[in-house]
Amino acid sequence: MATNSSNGTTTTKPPPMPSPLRNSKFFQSNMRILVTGGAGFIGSHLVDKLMQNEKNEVIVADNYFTGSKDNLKKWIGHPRFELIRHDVTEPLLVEVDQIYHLACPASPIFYKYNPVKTIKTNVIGTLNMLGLAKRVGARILLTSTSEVYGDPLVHPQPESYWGNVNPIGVRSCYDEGKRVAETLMFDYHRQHGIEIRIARIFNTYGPRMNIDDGRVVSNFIAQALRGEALTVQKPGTQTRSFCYVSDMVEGLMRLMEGDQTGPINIGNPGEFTMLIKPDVEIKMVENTPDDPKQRKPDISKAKEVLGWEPKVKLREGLPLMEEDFRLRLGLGVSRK
Ligand SMILES: NC(=O)c1ccc[n+]([C@@H]2O[C@H](COP(=O)([O-])OP(=O)(O)OC[C@H]3O[C@@H](n4cnc5c(N)ncnc54)[C@H](O)[C@@H]3O)[C@@H](O)[C@H]2O)c1
Ligand SMILES: O=c1ccn([C@@H]2O[C@H](COP(=O)(O)OP(=O)(O)O[C@H]3OC[C@@H](O)[C@H](O)[C@H]3O)[C@@H](O)[C@H]2O)c(=O)[nH]1
Repeated sequence: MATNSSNGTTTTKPPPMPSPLRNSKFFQSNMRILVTGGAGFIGSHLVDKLMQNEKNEVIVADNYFTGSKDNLKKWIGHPRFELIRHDVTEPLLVEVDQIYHLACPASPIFYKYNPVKTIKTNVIGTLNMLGLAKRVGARILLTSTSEVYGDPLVHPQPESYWGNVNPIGVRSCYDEGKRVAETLMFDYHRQHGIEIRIARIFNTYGPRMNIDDGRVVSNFIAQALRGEALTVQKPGTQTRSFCYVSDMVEGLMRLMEGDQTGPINIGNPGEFTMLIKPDVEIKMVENTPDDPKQRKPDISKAKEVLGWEPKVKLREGLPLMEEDFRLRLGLGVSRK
């Protein structure tokens, strides 16, 4: 109560205003989003897109095995962004509404480097993120892979295909690891009611891939720019379907925001062999065991339930990636 001294009447004084900072905290209903593996290739593009929405607060957890702080440098210090050095094989305690769970090396040379760690990342890492989702009631999206189809006997691959995977091969740490991760997602969904989303990602390419990542698109571009022969792994007639990263990010976000658990294939159905342009020097090299002979997504489900299909053709996406590689290799921009 306060007394008005001029006329002696008593008035009620309003409570003090909260500081402007607190005020904004009270009135903003932000979406808190965790991106594991957010310092990697796809993850950092996803973070860029999520950060465009001013209602989003983004937390990245990454152990920097194949990712880099460099991919996120424009967000470091931003008030809606946090970067944590964290290995998902250890539990993580944060309060979030959504989890995009990408953490896992994706290039065969990296996932085969320490296969036991790759399995731990897929199994224990996914268990930890599901435990977190359960505790805080978050929706969780897993980036699974077309590798769950193994060396497919059905072509193109629909989500209903159970795959043809070698359980004891050198790729199994990744392929079977992701299959167990999918199983865990569905068991947490059925047993604990967790809201899950599973994307089966097909080969994705674009700027920011590690220059020496070892995957075919990054290898071929780096080799061409360095004037080296392109290493085609035998027989070269094996096929893949390549999706540009902006299309991939759009597909992942639609899946997260939609009401379907998946699994849903997200990829570009354009199918290519490794035997490219005959005017470029090619070196045929030995292949690695269990390399899938053919791969192409059936994206009918993504079209139907997400209203999604890729927009960027390989011939449009490759030059964008080439520009990025040129800059990072210190070659300057092309005059094309
Ligand atoms: N790019 C593709 O073609 C493709 C295809 C299918 C599936 N995927 C999946 O998409 C996700 C991202 O792939 P990408 O191409 O961006 O690969 P990437 O290797 O560039 O990114 C993976 C990120 O995860 C981090 N990471 C790895 N192990 C971790 C751990 N134990 N704890 C915390 N962080 C860890 C890495 O440091 C890196 O930043 C992966 O789950 C991958 O399996 C990718
Ligand atoms: O220099 C190279 C590299 C690769 N290749 C061939 O290119 C094809 C694609 O190989 P990549 O290493 O790019 O990727 P893969 O398709 O084998 O695996 C990828 O699939 C989907 C994701 O889960 C992962 O990103 C990764 O496992 C393979 O047939 C491989 O033999 C070459 O011919 N030359």
